[in-house]
Amino acid sequence: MKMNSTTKTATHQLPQTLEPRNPGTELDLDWVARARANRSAIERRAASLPGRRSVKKDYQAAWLLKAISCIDLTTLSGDDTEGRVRRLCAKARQPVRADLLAALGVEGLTTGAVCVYHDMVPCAVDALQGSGIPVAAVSTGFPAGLSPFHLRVAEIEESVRAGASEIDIVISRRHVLTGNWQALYDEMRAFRAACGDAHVKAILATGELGTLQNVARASLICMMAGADFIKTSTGKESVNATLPVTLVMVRAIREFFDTTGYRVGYKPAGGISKAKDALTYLALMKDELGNRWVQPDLFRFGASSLLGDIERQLEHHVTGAYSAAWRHATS
Ligand SMILES: O=C[C@H](O)COP(=O)(O)O
Repeated sequence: MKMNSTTKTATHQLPQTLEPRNPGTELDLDWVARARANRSAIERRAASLPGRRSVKKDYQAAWLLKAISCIDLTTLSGDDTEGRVRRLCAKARQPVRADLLAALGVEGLTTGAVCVYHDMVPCAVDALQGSGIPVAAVSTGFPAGLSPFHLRVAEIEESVRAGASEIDIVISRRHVLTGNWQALYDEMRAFRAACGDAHVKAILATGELGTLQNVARASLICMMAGADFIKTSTGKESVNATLPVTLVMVRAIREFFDTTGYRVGYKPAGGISKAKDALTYLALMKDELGNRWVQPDLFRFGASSLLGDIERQLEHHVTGAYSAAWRHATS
């Protein structure tokens, strides 16, 4: 089945000019104190999202292809090897089987990035050479973020030197839990400075922040301190990306844009493994922030197994049959 030309254009018309980078602002504690989150309203809205929107057929395929272009294809395991990272990078270059892409009339599709631990950065950089796919490194004592501060800063610098162009830092949850906003701002400022030209994603580890109000405040502080992206989770907390947390974070992004004119990106991460969930997140982004925020420079999924399910759904779209999930292993 061929995808019509309108659908193809919608999928691949990415903006040519990237956003000016968020330089951050002074720490504005009055703004932070005003940040609120109405839990019951947010939960009601979040609960209505999965059932509400349902794109079908070619449109669904187009959104699934867009979702692929927004994936930070991730492996973050203690048993990662060069072989696994190289297989992951090959998948990032060719995320969907060539015959399926040909049937869909799509060329040049890649994932948004490959995301690995520092030790695997050189291998990923080498495997992705010439592809234009950035390497993202998790950093600053990921996932807990409790190693000595100077080592966390040095880790960022080393990953940048090794070729990572995106750095996913973890914030100190204790600064949020104790309301030490100045410390959180200073830490994030230092991390941003250590990144240099590499873009920095601030992982809030929302499952450990206690309240949605804390999530709103931590989101604002990280953006004030110059985060390019705010990201929900490491994937290692007991609760990772959720729709209520997403609503709080994207509304903070909207407020920051309305106030400063800078667009900050959003990355839900951890536990997003189904194509249907990816469609729900994309619809939410489009509803809350508009089309500009469903492009890979402003939206990423942090996911290790989502791509396999999306490829499976695309195979069904093209052939009318489902294959076994194991045929779509990511690495
Ligand atoms: O940032 C990415 C996450 O660690 C991936 O989590 P996942 O393995 O649940 O998809």
